[in-house]
Amino acid sequence: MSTAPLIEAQTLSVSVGQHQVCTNLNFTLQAGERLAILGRNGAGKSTLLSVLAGLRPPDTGEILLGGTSYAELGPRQAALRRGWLEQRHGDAFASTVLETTLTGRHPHLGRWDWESAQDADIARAALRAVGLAEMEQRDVQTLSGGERQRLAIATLLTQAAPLYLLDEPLAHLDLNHQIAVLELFAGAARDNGAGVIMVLHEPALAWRYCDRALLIHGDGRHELGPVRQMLTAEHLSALYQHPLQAVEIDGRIGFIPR
Ligand SMILES: Nc1ncnc2c1ncn2[C@@H]1O[C@H](COP(=O)(O)OP(=O)(O)OP(=O)(O)O)[C@@H](O)[C@H]1O
Repeated sequence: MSTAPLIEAQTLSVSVGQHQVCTNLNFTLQAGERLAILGRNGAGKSTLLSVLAGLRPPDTGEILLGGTSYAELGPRQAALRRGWLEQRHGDAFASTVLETTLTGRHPHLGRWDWESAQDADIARAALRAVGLAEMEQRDVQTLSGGERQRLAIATLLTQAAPLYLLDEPLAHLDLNHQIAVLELFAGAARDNGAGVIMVLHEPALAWRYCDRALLIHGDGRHELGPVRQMLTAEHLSALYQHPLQAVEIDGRIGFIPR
C-alpha cells in the first residue's frame, strides 16, 4: 500500500491578478489529518484551494496526490482521489435531490454505465448523513440555502474520495448543522482515514475540529502549524486586523472581537 501523503504541496507560489496569495508554501497531509485555512475576505483562500484541487495552475511548485501529479492522473483519477466542495452551487436545470447526489458516483462509473442500485444506496446514505433523506425527490431549485449546501456535501460524500477539499463548508448552515457537518468530517477522518482541508471563517471551530491551521495573510505571507500554536489571540488579531480576546471554557476556546 502506498504510504505517500494524500496531498503534498511543494514550493507552491500562487497569485491571482495582481494579488500574491502565497509564496513557497510546503506541506503534506496524511490520512486522518484535518487542516483549516483561515484569512480575511479576499486573502486568496478559495484561489489556493482551487489550486490544491488541480483546477488552476500554481505560478511555481507542484501538487502531488498520493505521490502523483494532476497531469499524470487526469481528471477521472483525480476525482477518485479528491473531492472539492466549491463555494457556489449553481443549478441551471431542474433535477431531483437524489439525481444530484448520484452525480458524485460518476467518476466511479465506466463511460456507458448507469448508476447501479449500490450507487443509489451510497447516495441515500449520504443524504441521511446530512439530514436530507426525506427530500430525495425534491427539485434542487426549490431548496433553501442551507439545504442546498447540505446537498453539495452529500454529493461529495457520495464521491467518496479519500481527500476532501472544502471551501466554506459551513456557509448557510445554522449552528446545529455546522456542528453536524464538522462531526461528519471528523468521523470520516477518524474512522476512514480521510484527509480534510477546509476554509473556515470561525477560528474557534477550526481550533476544535482541525489539527493544523494555515493562516493566509493576503500579502503573500503565510503561517502553518498546529492549531494550538497558530490560533492564538495574538496571531488571529494580526490575521484579521482586529483585536480579539481568547476565552477558555471547559477546555474549549472562543475568540471574542473587542
Ligand atoms: N480572475 C480574477 N482576476 C483578478 N482578481 C481576482 C480574480 N479572481 C479573484 N480575484 C481576486 O483575488 C482575491 C482572492 O480571491 P479569493 O476568492 O481566493 O479570496 P478568499 O480569501 O477566498 O475570499 P472570501 O473569504 O471573501 O471568500 C480577491 O481580491 C479577488 O477579488
